[in-house]
Amino acid sequence: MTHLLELNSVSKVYHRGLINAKANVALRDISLTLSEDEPTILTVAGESGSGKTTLAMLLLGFITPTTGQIIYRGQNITSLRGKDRLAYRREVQAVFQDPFAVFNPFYTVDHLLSVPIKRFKLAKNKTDARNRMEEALTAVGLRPEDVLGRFPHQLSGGQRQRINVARALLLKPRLLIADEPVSMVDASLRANILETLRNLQRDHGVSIIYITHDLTTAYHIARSIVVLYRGGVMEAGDVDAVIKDPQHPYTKLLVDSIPWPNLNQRWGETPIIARDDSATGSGCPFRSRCPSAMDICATRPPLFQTGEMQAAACYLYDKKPEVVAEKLTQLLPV
Ligand SMILES: Nc1ncnc2c1ncn2[C@@H]1O[C@H](COP(=O)(O)OP(=O)(O)OP(=O)(O)O)[C@@H](O)[C@H]1O
Repeated sequence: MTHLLELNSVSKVYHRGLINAKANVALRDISLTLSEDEPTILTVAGESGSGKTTLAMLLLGFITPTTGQIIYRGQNITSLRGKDRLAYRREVQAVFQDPFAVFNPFYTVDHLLSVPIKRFKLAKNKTDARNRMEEALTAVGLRPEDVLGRFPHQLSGGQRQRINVARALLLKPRLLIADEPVSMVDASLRANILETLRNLQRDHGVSIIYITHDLTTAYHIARSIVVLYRGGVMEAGDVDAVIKDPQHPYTKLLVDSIPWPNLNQRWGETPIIARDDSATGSGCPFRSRCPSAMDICATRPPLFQTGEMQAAACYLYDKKPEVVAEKLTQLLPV
């Protein structure tokens, strides 16, 4: 198996102050690999201060490890120069938390998308550039005619974040570092953006490192997970196994803070009725506007009718059809 990315015992120590400088170990001895042959989504989860952003900065080459190596396609990223460095910059893209901060309010979406096209000389001419923009916007579920020509203030937070993803996609990345990409958009858009990321992995072969403090969303999109605590890896493995059977007390604490829906609870006054088969998985009629099920179902009064709730449950479990079926049987007695 060839590795797209390999972290070998990576540590990062920050020093504060010149005299009697204090050392702050932000990351300690992190090792992980991503396969080149099988694009995947890996979640890096942890509470505030656990070192998630430091890891993102290291992966993007903005800072260098204090010890250890980050190997991208066989090359240590700190020694990349010239063409190789440019290729790394193009192939490893990022989407950050704040979809509002990235945009210059004086430029239209077209400008934002044309900058990487020019910088990396991606298009032969203007028509080619336009086609690439449209293709990238369509891939993230936006209609080009709805967003091209618009200024940032004329777009919703969800649209802006998807434009950020489209911008990354223009460069045909192999690896996307998504640092808390949904924490600043509201719950109803979260599922859409997560779905967009999942499509990138599935349809465009992009590997994604999804960084979050929120295990709920990690469970939605990732196949594997690394749980960070105070800069060290507490637990790692298949996301289902780690979330369903956490071994470390810290992971247990994180898992316990997930607001799981109560399967025995009825939805307001409305008894939950048998589902329609079409309301599961990719055929779900509510899929495009299904919110993050755990956020909505567990914590709010009935905002949605029974059908949507079924769809939410489907969304929640759609990674494994047999689990969807089992949970829905409990949730929706026929
Ligand atoms: N430039 C810096 N100089 C000194 N210490 C830093 C620096 N950046 C981060 N740290 C420290 O390193 C540790 C990890 O920070 P980091 O930002 O990576 O955590 P995080 O998990 O991303 O947190 P959050 O979720 O709050 O963004 C923290 O103790 C932080 O104070």
